[in-house]
Amino acid sequence: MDPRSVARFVEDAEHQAMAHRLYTLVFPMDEQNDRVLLGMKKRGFGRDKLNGFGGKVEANETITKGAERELTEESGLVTKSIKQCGLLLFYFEKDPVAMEVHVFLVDRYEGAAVETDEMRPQWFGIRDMPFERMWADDSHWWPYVLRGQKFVGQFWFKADQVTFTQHTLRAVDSLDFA
Ligand SMILES: COc1nc(N)nc2c1ncn2[C@H]1C[C@H](O)[C@@H](COP(=O)(O)OP(=O)(O)OP(=O)(O)O)O1
Repeated sequence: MDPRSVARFVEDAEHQAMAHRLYTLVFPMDEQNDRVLLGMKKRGFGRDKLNGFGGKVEANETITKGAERELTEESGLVTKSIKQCGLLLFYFEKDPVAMEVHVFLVDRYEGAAVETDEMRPQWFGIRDMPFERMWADDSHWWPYVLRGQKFVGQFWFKADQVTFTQHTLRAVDSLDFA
């Protein structure tokens, strides 16, 4: 089986029939102070929302390398230690392509966060997240991060890209993508 395939985590036929586009989403953690770095997205998809750092995985790179590259491009931080904590699948009404988002935590990095063309970074307490300024799915899976559990979630968003009508979410033992 293709090591990038998510079929072992998501078995429904509707999902299997869809094309996917691969994305990363990276959360730098300050474990000593119980803080996480978010960025206010300044342009493009998710503009004006706070989120982790990430974007499309390029054809010539692994998912993890894509996550490291996006973090540096969008925040200036250089990863020293990165671990995948989640897999999120987003389906948007009337869109035939599913968004497959690989979620990572970075607990060691070099450099200081800087504002870039795409993101304005800001630290938040991990138990005091600004969910009202984030994507609607985030408050559902963030508790898995707090518990140190890996997770797989599916969210079916309306065409408004704001609200979702149904979701699934579960803990998994491992997420072993390249
Ligand atoms: C639908 O719900 C979402 N929730 C969360 N938490 N994050 C999401 C959601 N949908 C998308 N995302 C994340 C996934 C990626 O990290 C970004 C989107 O990536 P983007 O479109 O900015 O990709 P880039 O390659 O950076 O784009 P450019 O072509 O503009 O460079 O949002």
